[in-house]
Amino acid sequence: MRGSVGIISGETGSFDFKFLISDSTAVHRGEYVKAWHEGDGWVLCQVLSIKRFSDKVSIKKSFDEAKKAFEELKKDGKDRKSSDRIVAEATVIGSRDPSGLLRAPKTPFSPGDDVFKADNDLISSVLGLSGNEMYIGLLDGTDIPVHLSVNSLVQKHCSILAKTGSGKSYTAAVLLEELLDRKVPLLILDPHSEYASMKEPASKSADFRKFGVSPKGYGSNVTIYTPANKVINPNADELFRLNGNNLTAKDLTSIFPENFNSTHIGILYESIQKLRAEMETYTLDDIIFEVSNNESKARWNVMSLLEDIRDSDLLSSSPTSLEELMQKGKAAVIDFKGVAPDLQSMIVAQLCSALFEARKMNAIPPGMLVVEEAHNFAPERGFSKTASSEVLRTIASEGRKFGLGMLVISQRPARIDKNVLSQCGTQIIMKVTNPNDLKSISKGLEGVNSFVEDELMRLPPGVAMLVSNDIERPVLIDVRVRKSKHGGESVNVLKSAQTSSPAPAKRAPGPVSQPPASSAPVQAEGSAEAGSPPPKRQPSRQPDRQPKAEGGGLFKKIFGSEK
Ligand SMILES: Nc1ncnc2c1ncn2[C@@H]1O[C@H](COP(=O)(O)OP(=O)(O)OP(=O)(O)O)[C@@H](O)[C@H]1O
Repeated sequence: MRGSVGIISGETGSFDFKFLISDSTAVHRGEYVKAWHEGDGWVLCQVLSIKRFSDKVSIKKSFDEAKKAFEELKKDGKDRKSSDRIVAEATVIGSRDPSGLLRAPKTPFSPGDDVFKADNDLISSVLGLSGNEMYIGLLDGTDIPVHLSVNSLVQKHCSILAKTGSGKSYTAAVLLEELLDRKVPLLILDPHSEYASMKEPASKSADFRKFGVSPKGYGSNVTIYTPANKVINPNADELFRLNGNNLTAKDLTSIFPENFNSTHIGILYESIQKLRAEMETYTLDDIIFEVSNNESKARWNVMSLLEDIRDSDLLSSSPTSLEELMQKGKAAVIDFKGVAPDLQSMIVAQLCSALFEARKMNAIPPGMLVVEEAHNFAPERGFSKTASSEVLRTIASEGRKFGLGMLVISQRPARIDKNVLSQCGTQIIMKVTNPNDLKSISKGLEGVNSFVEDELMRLPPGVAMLVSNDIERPVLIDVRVRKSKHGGESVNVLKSAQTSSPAPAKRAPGPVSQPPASSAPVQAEGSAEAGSPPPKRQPSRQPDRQPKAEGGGLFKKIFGSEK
């Protein structure tokens, strides 16, 4: 029949069948085809594998026999290949019934019936690729656009998993552009300074025509915050600061738990109790003063630790507010450049706890938290322990009730907390080759078989497997080109080695700006409730400045260099 690519052959079922094809280029692995079913009409199917057999040049023959058979075919002027059998294996996806539900046939397909290439409308409607808002790319090998739903992506979380250099942050930025275009507030935890480039439009390329998008910069929508300072991170727009007022002993010791022993905690506790009895609002300087009055010799160590925390400038009486960070149509990027891993984790713990609490109280709008390098912030038990694990687990399991979504990005799926990963309703998986990572991905995905694992090992950059509640089956997508500039380019080592070194950058004097004070500061855990900040005031007492036990050690630990 015209347009037929093959004939259903041999034993058939209602879930799969094989079909013979005459031309090996007629269909390819992964392609969508359709077959007529007497009960269900046109049914969408997908080619799982294609195999080619030759009875004349068979592996059951010896090398000499096979060679002879081949030579004879050539002598007779016959094309050796014309006698080959090419057999494709198809899996049945189904068809939409009049009420829009996906149905799978209940009786086998008929041997001898033709198989055709599936048309775009059938593929799109059966798989459920259209009808949603977020345009993320084209179904691989076709020009069919793939859309995801904002609600389902944000409420039910999303993960992007792939080995390094496979396009995770590129794909994440595509999702973030779509969310920003729809005014969803974004809070991005960015350990490698990859998202600042979203401010600028991408340079024009042929891909823009292919995907039907145009370059766009998000300059006025993206703000870069640094927990360090503007000398360490000159690209930052604002300083990120945690609330330093009315801190409890628990708040302070949670910053670096391993540095405070029980004697230190006792001194802190006693000093803070005294302050609370006397003052409505106290600062870190007040605590240091009170500790200096303690009679224990251990006070010098406690003071030194507290002075290091104070000197890091991370705690402030004018903290960064959550309302400032979570605004409709805006992305706040916490750029961790120059911040040591321990401190990153502590900041994520404090910030995300405050974020979750504020969202529960409806003090900020619903939005998305983006966690890059998630294996470092929410590691699987047994790999490592971090301050941020618990709150990220809580957001993963309870965030959807409060409209706080998580986009989890990692190159080591096997090392992320399974409680976090298993909550992601949308999974975007790019090339993965590590056997442990492959195993952990396929364990967490429904309906994923060894075919999918093989596929994941061979994906080219920019192609992703998408598993989503919105889409009936895992599909391969060609992720659309970014509208904004990509910031995760690899360093060209050879080029860099062969060009002359730039002059060292001049040091800027101190922090350049202070973040504005506002009504919902990011509170250190356990301190006053988010949404009602303590009034700002100058420290009432100045502690005696004693020589530090190890001058500036913690500051170096935090930021890796002097201010
Ligand atoms: N959809 C795409 N279209 C075009 N190019 C892409 C696409 N995805 C990725 N790339 C290219 O692949 C390169 C690597 O992508 P990306 O930086 O996102 O990888 P990554 O997985 O985040 O890497 P890392 O783990 O090192 O951060 C990019 O420089 C980009 O040019």
